[in-house]
Amino acid sequence: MTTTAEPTTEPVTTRRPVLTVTDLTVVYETEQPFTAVRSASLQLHRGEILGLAGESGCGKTTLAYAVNRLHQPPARIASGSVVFHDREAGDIDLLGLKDEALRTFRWSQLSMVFQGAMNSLNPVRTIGYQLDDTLKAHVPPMTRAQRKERSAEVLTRVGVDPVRLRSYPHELSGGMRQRTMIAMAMLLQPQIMIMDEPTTALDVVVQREILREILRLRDELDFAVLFITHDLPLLLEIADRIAVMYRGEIVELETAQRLHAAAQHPYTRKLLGSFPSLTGERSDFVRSGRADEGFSA
Ligand SMILES: Nc1ncnc2c1ncn2[C@@H]1O[C@H](COP(=O)(O)OP(=O)(O)OP(=O)(O)O)[C@@H](O)[C@H]1O
Repeated sequence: MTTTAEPTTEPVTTRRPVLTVTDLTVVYETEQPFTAVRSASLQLHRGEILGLAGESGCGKTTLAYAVNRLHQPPARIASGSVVFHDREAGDIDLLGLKDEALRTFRWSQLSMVFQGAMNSLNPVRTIGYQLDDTLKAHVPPMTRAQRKERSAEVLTRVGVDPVRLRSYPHELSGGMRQRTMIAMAMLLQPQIMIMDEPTTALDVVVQREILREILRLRDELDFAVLFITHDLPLLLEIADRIAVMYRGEIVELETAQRLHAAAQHPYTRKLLGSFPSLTGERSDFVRSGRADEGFSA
């Protein structure tokens, strides 16, 4: 996959960090307590797409929810720290944020596109109403005209015609609904977006289009993305670095290029081996995108 944006030659890990997760452990306090995330550490840099890969049930979603403090009982953060390095306000301890501060932080600084998010639009409200409502709640000083302009702008950015502001969710295709959710997540210009299998439910062509859009927007707006998926070939194409999770632990964290060329952990090698397109002659194909170009750590 190629992108229209100019590739950057600066290694992502030399950029300033925007999020640091250190030794995060999350336990489900069920009858038999279960440690779903064990001592996970990672750092996300400005403008970076960090992939989080691993088989179903390895703890990816639990980790993402805990970072955003969206986890619910029986999940409990047993130990560790999550620090957001705000562009203006400096370091913020996310695990220490109280309710109001946490609400403000979510969406405006860190937004999330959930698995199957396209089904979470309100069916009885227009797209325009839902975008407007979010702006009203988070940016009260904005006028109605400014909100409308901003809503039209984000839709345009994700490739949806702003006439769709007047549409109801059922009038849009699955791809358009998913783009709308990405627009919603971008609405307040967050510094971080967490995307949990954002395109898995879509057909391959639409998936590609949306991914290309995400790369282009990242290059243009410089937000960082934590991109969660079990689809390793896809991450090799779009991610700068990839963290591989296995049974709750991050067992490897490398640039996409190095991971593909010389995976260290046996599980990563097994994962790579389970995608025939990564091991045969066609393997050049998957490394032909931006992620291939000049960002050795
Ligand atoms: N509410 C819960 N109570 C107990 N255990 C849970 C709960 N939710 C998840 N788990 C367990 O935690 C582990 C990690 O689940 P999680 O959903 O984070 O994995 P995942 O890697 O995101 O999987 P998938 O790719 O299928 O979404 C799994 O073993 C799961 O069974």
